[in-house]
Parts: sequence; structure tokens; C-alpha cells
Amino acid sequence: MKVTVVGAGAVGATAADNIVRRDIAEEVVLLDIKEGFAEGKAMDIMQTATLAGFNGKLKGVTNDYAATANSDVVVVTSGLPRKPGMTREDLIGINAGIVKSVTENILKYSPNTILIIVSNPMDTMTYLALKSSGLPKNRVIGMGGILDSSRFKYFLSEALGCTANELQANVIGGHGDTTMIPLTRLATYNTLPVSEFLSADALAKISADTMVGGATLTKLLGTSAWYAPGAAVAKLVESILLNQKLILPCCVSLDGEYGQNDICLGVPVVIGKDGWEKIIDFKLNAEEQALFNKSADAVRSMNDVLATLA
Ligand SMILES: NC(=O)C1=CN([C@@H]2O[C@H](COP(=O)(O)OP(=O)(O)OC[C@H]3O[C@@H](n4cnc5c(N)ncnc54)[C@H](O)[C@@H]3O)[C@@H](O)[C@H]2O)C=CC1
Ligand SMILES: O=C([O-])CC(=O)C(=O)O
Repeated sequence: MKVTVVGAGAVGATAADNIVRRDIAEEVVLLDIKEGFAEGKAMDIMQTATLAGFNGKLKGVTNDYAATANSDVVVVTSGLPRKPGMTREDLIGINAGIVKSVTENILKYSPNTILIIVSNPMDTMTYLALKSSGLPKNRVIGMGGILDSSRFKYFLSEALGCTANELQANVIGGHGDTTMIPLTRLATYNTLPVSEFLSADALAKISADTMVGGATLTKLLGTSAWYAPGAAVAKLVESILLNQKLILPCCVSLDGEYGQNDICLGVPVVIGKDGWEKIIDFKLNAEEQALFNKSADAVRSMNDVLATLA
């Protein structure tokens, strides 16, 4: 199987590194518009092969879409990251043009690929990629919820004093500072509800910290995060390439599920060789459904901005 990662910046290179280390793809291509940049990142990563013990191949190219031909999966990370004080939505003006042109170029050489959109504002960029590519809806997936859920489990683990691997917890809704919905009611610690161990106030703080998880790191780092985003991309790619059928929260096109239509938003889906194969449409309680509707309203108004861009 062949994977292309577009954008060899912080997130794209980290995603490529995580994918090649897992030895799950026969070929990984890293593409960037900046001359020599992807080639350099790929060479540096490949020089860890004997140290990390992997056998896969990673090749870097400068804007050479022919080298991406017949990719089974393409990950789009090209675009600007935010700086401290910005929201992800502030990036729409520049990133919409980049995501649209990258999608067009990719489809010339891989017309049946599965597209994974990472560039922000991710929910709107996923909607844009779905509409502009004409790909079947199951082959367009936005990555945000896997990362947000991993952060949610991190904050829960810190409060509980346990490893995050003992926790199950999901974030649904939009991938924005105010649109994420950490599902605290359904989060468990070794099968038991986390509310058995943490007060309502503690859970509210964990939820708030999760929602601004990306903004907190942006403030600390001066640009947005890349280690967990890159690892989250690899988790998603692995479930596709190995047809694992993992249930992962991803941004997908809703057609009545969760009461929404004509929008891409984060919900739990089964991920396998054909992309997202099924939406797990479980019943939210009234409070969660109200938050989901509010999240959809906010994302929809960002989607409306697309029509105003040149
Ligand atoms: N969905 C998610 O969970 C996450 C999304 N992001 C988003 O991912 C994007 C990338 O973030 P970083 O890697 O930190 O940024 P970065 O600035 O380190 O890398 C972006 C790369 O894209 C390249 N690029 C720009 N236009 C291009 C084009 N037309 N074709 C090919 N390459 C092009 C740039 O040369 C640069 O190397 C940002 O929009 C950021 O907000 C970041 C983290 C998590
Ligand atoms: O915070 C950002 O802008 C980048 C991102 O989406 C994340 O790390 O969650």
C-alpha cells in the first residue's frame, strides 16, 4: 500500500515518521512546495531506520505529484499553522486555497484515494475537500477527534494518577476551541465511569482543558503542536491500511446522523480499507445533543465563508 503525506512541516513530517516506523506501508511519499524541504526531512527520517528498526521506504519530493501516483491514502497537512492568540478559524483564508489546489493535484494521479484532511480549520477543510474532490463521502476523513480524545485521556490520567492507556474517552463535535465536546458522561477508567473517581468540578476542568488543548500548546510552543497530531494521523492510517475496523472519532459527512445534514463533523466511525465504513449513531442525552447542534451551527457558519473566498 502507498501513502502520500502533503506538507513536510511539523505535522506532516511527524506523521510520515510515525507511519514509516510502523512498517505498515510499502511506500510513503512526502511532498512539499518548498524546494528540497521534503527531500531533507525524508532523508533525515530514513537515517533513523537502523536506529528505530524499520524497513519501510520514505521518499521526499518537491511538488512532484507524479511521484504520488496511485496512493491508497493521502494525508493533507499543507497550510499555515496558527500562532498564539489566533483561532484555527483565522486560517481559513489562506488554507482553503491550499487545500483545494492540493486536492485537485492529488486526484489527477490518485483518483480513487482516501483523503485524510488535517489542515485547519479542519472541519471546514474536510467539507471543502469532499465537495471539491467529488470523492465518495466514505473516502474523505478529517483528523481531529483522535487527537482531541488522546488529549482528553491525558488530562483524565493526570487527574486520576493513572496511565492514559487505562482510559476510554471520546471527543466528538468540531475540532475548534469552542466546538469540541468531550463526552465526560461516557468516559471510563478500566470499565468504571470516571465520575466514580472525579468530582463534577474536576471533570468540568478536564473538559475545558481538553477543548483548549491545542491553544495551550500553541501558546507554549509559539506554533501549534505536532507530536500528538502526527501520531494521531498514523493511528488513522494504520486502521485503514490494516483494515482494523477501529472505532475512531473522525470528521465525516453527516446525512441525518446526529440530526445533521450537509456538514462534516466529528463522530465515532468504523475505519477500515474503504475509509470510514459506518457511523456509530448512538443516542446523546439532551445536553450533549444541544452542544452538538451548537457545534454544527458554528462549523456551518465557517463553511458558509468558503463561498466568499476567491
Ligand atoms: N487537524 C488537526 O488535528 C491538526 C491540524 N493542524 C494543522 O495542520 C497544518 C500544518 O501544521 P504544521 O505542520 O505545524 O505547519 P508547518 O508550517 O510546519 O508545515 C506546513 C507545510 O505545508 C507546506 N505547504 C504550504 N503550501 C503548500 C502547498 N500548496 N503544497 C504543498 N505543501 C505546502 C509548507 O511549505 C510547510 O512545510 C496547519 O493548518 C495546522 O493548523 C495541526 C495540528 C493538528
Ligand atoms: O491547535 C492548533 O491550531 C493545531 C491543532 O489543530 C491542534 O493541535 O489541535
